[in-house]
Amino acid sequence: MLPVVALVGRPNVGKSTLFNALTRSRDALVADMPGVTRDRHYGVCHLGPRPFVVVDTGGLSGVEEGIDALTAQQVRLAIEEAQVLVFVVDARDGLLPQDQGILGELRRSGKPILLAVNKTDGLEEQDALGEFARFGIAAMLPLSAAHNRGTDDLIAAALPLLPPDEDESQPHVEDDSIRVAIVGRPNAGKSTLINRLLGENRLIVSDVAGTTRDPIRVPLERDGKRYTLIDTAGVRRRARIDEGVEKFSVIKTLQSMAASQVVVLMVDARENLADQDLTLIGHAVEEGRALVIAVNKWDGMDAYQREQCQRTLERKLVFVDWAKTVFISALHGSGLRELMRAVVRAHASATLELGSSDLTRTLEKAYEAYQPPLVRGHAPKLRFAHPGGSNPPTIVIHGSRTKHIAPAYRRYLENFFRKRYKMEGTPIRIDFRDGDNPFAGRRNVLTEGQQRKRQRMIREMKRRKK
Ligand SMILES: Nc1nc2c(ncn2[C@@H]2O[C@H](COP(=O)(O)OP(=O)(O)OP(=O)(O)O)[C@@H](O)[C@H]2O)c(=O)[nH]1
Ligand SMILES: Nc1nc2c(ncn2[C@@H]2O[C@H](COP(=O)(O)OP(=O)(O)OP(=O)(O)O)[C@@H](O)[C@H]2O)c(=O)[nH]1
Repeated sequence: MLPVVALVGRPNVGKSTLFNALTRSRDALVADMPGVTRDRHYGVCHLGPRPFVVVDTGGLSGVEEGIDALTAQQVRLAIEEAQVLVFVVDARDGLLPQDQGILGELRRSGKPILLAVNKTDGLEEQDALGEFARFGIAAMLPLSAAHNRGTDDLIAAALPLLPPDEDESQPHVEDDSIRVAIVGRPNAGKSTLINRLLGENRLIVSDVAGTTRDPIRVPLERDGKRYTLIDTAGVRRRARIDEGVEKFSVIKTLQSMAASQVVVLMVDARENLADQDLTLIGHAVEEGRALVIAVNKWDGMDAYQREQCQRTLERKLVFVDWAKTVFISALHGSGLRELMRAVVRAHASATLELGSSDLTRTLEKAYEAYQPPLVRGHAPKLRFAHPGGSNPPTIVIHGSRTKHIAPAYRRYLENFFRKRYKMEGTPIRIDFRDGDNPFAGRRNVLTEGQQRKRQRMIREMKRRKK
């Protein structure tokens, strides 16, 4: 599961700036909760060797009353969900009494704390840190979030504090099921869909103590295909018991997406596609996941409403025009065969094994048909292509002056490859590299299937030795 790191501190110390530096996100996920003045922001940091969720908690003032108390409650939830806390302070303000209050709160959680002393730019480091040494936090890191300095050290300090990756310790190597995350806003119909899919084969491990907060993995076999459904249901169950927990957990949604190969985003046809739906879609794409959009509650809509709905979707979803939209009724079970077919197709496209010589030939054709505009009188050259990984399919292209290739040309190539390989339902990544040697970085070119094969071979060899 993706681990969680929370940024906590007084208002204005630079938490949002740090959040942006860590997640490089243009579009943070926001949990819009009524009655709360400050929203929490969520993103994924990919800068280190292991990704993690970053939560920008909004400010804690250290003295909470009224509205502040509500915000504080949200911050406490974030603290509860996180495995590592980054306590952000402002070097220019120095140590304030509120900081002491916040630190007390953080310490009560018993979780590891990193002290990030921000805005150290233009200050003597020793002077800037000196005052905060009084906190007695060993991991004290100078930072200038605005100038992107110190973030690498912060990540390096956070990584060893994260819990071990269970997904790594229990490899799913032998598991050939398609991992599907079913996500969507509250009430979209996720539970109804899952129950419908499971039907009589209902295998739900119900209410296993201690697991209720994690996304649940449910095996499903249907039409001869095996799936693992990844559901955020645990959060919902707990929400029923404890009203304090949000019904929609961005963290669990991000974790489900990270654990999946295909994301099924469910929307309610009766509601307009909300900003949060679009942000979720954007996030799935950024993470490179294959995507199917399931428009639910299609039953009981008249022809006019259906047409209106289809038009809106077409307009708003142009940025993922490669994703299949399926109209379903989870309640009545209609459209589910088509939905699962789209999932299988998206998975097949996302894990398609591509060959270097074929990719290079396709690249040559694309280049012949249309060349990138000249850069100072010279055309960027594109020479070789080879696979760089799957889910999402990544195509590495070697050439010269590739830094100058415009986004429009990148999109042109994406579409060209997409058409050539009939890829549906998955984003495609193109990774330009300057230099001639297509075999540089060879270690990374194994596809998921090849990696599995290799691991099987290694295991087999070991067994024989014994
Ligand atoms: N000099 C300097 N200024 C910074 C740095 N980081 C952030 N700032 C500035 O500090 C101010 C507050 O930054 P934010 O990132 O909005 O702070 P925040 O903690 O998220 O504040 P709230 O959203 O109010 O909780 C902004 O004007 C930033 O430009 C830094 O490293 N150096
Ligand atoms: N008419 C109609 N109603 C549906 C359909 N699917 C779900 N519903 C209803 O929508 C409501 C919400 O469904 P759930 O399956 O609980 O939705 P969810 O996405 O799991 O919701 P949370 O638990 O809040 O995350 C329920 O009252 C369902 O009966 C459908 O296809 N058609």
